Amino acid sequence: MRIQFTKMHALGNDYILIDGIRYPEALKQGSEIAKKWSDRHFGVGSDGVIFACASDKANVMMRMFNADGSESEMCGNGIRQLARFVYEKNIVKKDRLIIETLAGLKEITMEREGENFRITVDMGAPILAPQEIPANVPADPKGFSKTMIQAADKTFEFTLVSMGNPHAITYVPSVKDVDVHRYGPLVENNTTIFPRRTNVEFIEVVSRDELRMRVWERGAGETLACGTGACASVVASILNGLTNKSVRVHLLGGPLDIRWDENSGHVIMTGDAVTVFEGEKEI
Ligand SMILES: N[C@H](CCC[C@H](N)C(=O)O)C(=O)O
Repeated sequence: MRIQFTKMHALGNDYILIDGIRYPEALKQGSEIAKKWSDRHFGVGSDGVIFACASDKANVMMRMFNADGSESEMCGNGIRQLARFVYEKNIVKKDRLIIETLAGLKEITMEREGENFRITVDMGAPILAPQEIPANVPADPKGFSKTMIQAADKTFEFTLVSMGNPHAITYVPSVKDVDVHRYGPLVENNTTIFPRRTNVEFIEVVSRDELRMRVWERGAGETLACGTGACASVVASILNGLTNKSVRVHLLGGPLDIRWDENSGHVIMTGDAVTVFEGEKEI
């Protein structure tokens, strides 16, 4: 069966978008398609695949599969790409919409100027209880948990935050000097502590308003940006007293503006989404 897809990215965190309503057969094979099509040599090349699906609770539902075929509860850069995709494909021709995810309903607002989409996502409240992250560490009376993890020759202190998907955040003097590809997978796959594995963020504090971040993503490896990771890292930085409530996060692929709203307790993320090309492929 031949199906159409759209290749997109947000700060270089790139996904293949598929209309799962038009192609239910593709959705059924979501994990396999993600593994095959994400391959940058034998496939289309991406960090994963995102499907627009029908929802009885929202305008549309997002299902997201990492390059290794694992499904994630949430994807910050991906939900911005989905919002643009459903607009451009006339699936949901709205600048304000609600998208259902496995991490709950997310409110999206889009500002369009020609080819440029500036998209704001209410990412909801961070999850800090270890058993909900999930992480096998004791709950801490201060309200959030940290843990020491040895990875090869180093021991890192991680702050644990979920945005619907798990994140382990550690602070380093300089992100450019971190061997992300050595230490990232060792922490990602420490299933003793993280029964569903975890995303791993390495953070350099530039000022109380700016962070630099590199990320080893669960199921995808080092990516150029991670929206949920940027949100989780800002939450961790505020909880650790390192930044103010609004922070610009500098990722390899560009900046994301993140705010932890004091009134709602929700994390608000603003960034772009870019359509790269349209394609067709057999499944
Ligand atoms: N690899 C992540 C999903 C994608 C998250 C990231 N690309 C984002 O923009 O939030 C996970 O398995 O939790």
